[in-house]
Amino acid sequence: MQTFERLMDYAEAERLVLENSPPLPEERVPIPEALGLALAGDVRACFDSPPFDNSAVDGYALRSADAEAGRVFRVVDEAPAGRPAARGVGEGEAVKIFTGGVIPEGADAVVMVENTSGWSEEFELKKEVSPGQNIRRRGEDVREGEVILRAGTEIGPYEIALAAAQGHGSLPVRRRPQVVVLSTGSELVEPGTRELSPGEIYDSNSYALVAQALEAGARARRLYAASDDAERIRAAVGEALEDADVVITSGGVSVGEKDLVKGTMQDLGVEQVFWGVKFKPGKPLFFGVRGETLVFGLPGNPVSAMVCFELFVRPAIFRMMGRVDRRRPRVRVYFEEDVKNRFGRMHAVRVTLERTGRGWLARSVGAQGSGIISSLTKADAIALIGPGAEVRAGEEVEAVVLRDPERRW
Ligand SMILES: Nc1nc2c(c(=O)[nH]1)N[C@H]1C(S)=C(S)[C@@H](COP(=O)(O)OP(=O)(O)OC[C@H]3O[C@@H](n4cnc5c(N)ncnc54)[C@H](O)[C@@H]3O)O[C@H]1N2
Ligand code: MOO
Repeated sequence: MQTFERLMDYAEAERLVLENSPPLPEERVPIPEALGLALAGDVRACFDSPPFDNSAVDGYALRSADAEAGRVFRVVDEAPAGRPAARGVGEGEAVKIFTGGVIPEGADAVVMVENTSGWSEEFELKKEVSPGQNIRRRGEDVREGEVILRAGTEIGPYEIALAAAQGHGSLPVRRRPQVVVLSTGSELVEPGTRELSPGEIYDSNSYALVAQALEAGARARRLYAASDDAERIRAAVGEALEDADVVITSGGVSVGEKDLVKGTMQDLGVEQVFWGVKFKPGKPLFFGVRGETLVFGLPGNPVSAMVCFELFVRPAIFRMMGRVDRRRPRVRVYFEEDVKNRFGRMHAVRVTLERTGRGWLARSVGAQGSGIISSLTKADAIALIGPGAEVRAGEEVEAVVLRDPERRW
């Protein structure tokens, strides 16, 4: 009988996963496709932005020195956005200008049209104007040569805007890892296909894991559910290994007679990095590598599979994508009462979070069993309670935030 030789500490297991997850090769993609990817290199500004002094309002560009209230100005030209005026302004002169228009030679301020007698060939100033008023300066956003986006940053809409403003049509990124998910278990039935017979359950893990991988930014596909049969599992894992950067299996990784996954992986040349972690839920977690491919054998219990994804697989995906942030956001949380972890393993407790005067208050969502899928639909976060720890009421522990705690329905 196979059994765990040694359970690995949670932190060591996480470190080993990260160590074995090298960033994927660099490539350039058109900016719209860069959304959600991480920058593979720093991006510098090629020029000052904005590239020229321009007007922040619709009105008249003029010399502030002339601009006492009541004075009448003569309009000598106009400067809509995209078409600079052909001439500058002298004393008592103005150029009609629109938002984004180039500030003409000689002008050092813009008066909003509302502060004049209106649009015409001559206008009276209603309010005095100070130097620099309503002018957006060249380079006030970014300066030529400055690093505007750092390698490893996740590219979102704002990063795309800054890159586009600098004329970049494409960006250097690391590609999304291809994840292949496979569940094992003779009891599994595909949801939506038929009613359950006695002893059967629907396969939820492979769907959950594909969704988690997609949410983490990977490309992901579900293979199928393989029954607990050595040949079937070998064929399925073999197929998964063909084109994946990350293979994820669920089930069959503990110490039962039908737990065939670990042996099969080893037969297929997957080198074990660890098997067994001091972590609950997820003690039998298997992690191995074959060449460049990472292989995670997640436990079959649905909560164990999903929580292990959050804490071990997601960091690997982020690292392969070259992201600087390797994890979900973490916050310090406290409980209202003493919490004792009776287990010799780090306990990942599903909690709701509430913001109070003293920080984030965590409350258990209720039953914490490894099969209680609804514990995750109710949870805002996963609080991490160390092996054997006795956490006093009010004492803080770390929690992994799963969703905005202030969303409520
Ligand atoms: N003697 C021992 N038994 C167990 C140990 C142990 O140390 N000694 N560890 C327990 C722990 S902890 C876990 S976690 C589970 C993990 O076992 P497996 O990875 O081998 O998972 P299975 O036995 O195949 O399945 C467990 C459970 O999950 C259900 N399941 C499986 N696949 C799916 C799926 N795709 N969708 C939904 N549900 C699934 C399955 O029906 C079982 O109920 O082992 C403990 N046992
Ligand atoms: O660790 Mo198992 O994952 O308790 O359920």
